[in-house]
Amino acid sequence: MNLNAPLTIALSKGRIFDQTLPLLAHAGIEPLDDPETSRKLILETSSPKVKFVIIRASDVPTYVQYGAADLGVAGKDVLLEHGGEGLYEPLDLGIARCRLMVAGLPDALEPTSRRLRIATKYVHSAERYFASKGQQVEIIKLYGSMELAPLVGLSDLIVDLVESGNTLKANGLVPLEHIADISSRLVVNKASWKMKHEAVSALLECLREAVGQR
Ligand SMILES: Nc1ncnc2c1ncn2[C@@H]1O[C@H](COP(=O)(O)OP(=O)(O)OP(=O)(O)O)[C@@H](O)[C@H]1O
Ligand SMILES: O=P(O)(O)OC[C@H]1O[C@H](OP(=O)(O)OP(=O)(O)O)[C@H](O)[C@@H]1O
Repeated sequence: MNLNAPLTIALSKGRIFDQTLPLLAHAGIEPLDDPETSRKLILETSSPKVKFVIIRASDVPTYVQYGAADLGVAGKDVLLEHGGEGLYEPLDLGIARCRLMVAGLPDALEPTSRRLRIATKYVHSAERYFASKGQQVEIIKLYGSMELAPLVGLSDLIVDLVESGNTLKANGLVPLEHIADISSRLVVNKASWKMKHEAVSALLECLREAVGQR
């Protein structure tokens, strides 16, 4: 692909990188290093105009919002938490699909007069969800391994991602309520969308085609 402006794309290691790669390959963009083995955080690609920056999944919207990257790939879960300020979200890449759910021990929803405690990394989504049901809850912010919280009495429920359900099952938990279907989205910095419109739209169209062909 011939681009008339340099583009920086923010990606996180692991499932997003692995599942975005075939889509970018459709646009003729392939990384020159493997982020799993290289310690480099900026990766050159087969396209001289395109580089990748490798960052934490939850940092992708921030890099793109501030224009440190022109584009990025982020889970809808992460975008819901970030709020989407400064970003366009023009394409659902249909990768890293899972569900944001309320889960807990099988008896967790039995009536109680207590205010329920919810452990989650997804504080805003959880707050919005329970507020929309008119349910007053106490949210406890965690950064990972949410499934542990109900097992050790830290919380009554968790709000977390569920794909196969294996992690819940392995810990004796069950999915209880569905909050949102999640997949990863292409995000674009609003200024880059304007200033680098031709290059951004060329890449966007290639990715749209790659998603359609899958
Ligand atoms: N089990 C899963 N199945 C499918 N998609 C998932 C699953 N877990 C997470 N995802 C999606 O993939 C994205 C990236 O997940 P990943 O595990 O790579 O990062 P993370 O560890 O959640 O993020 P961070 O490093 O910022 O804490 C998530 O934001 C979500 O949209
Ligand atoms: O329903 P399942 O197929 O078991 O997937 C769900 C698990 O996947 C995610 O964690 P992940 O494996 O990404 O680990 P991480 O939170 O440490 O990134 C999520 O936080 C769940 O724990």
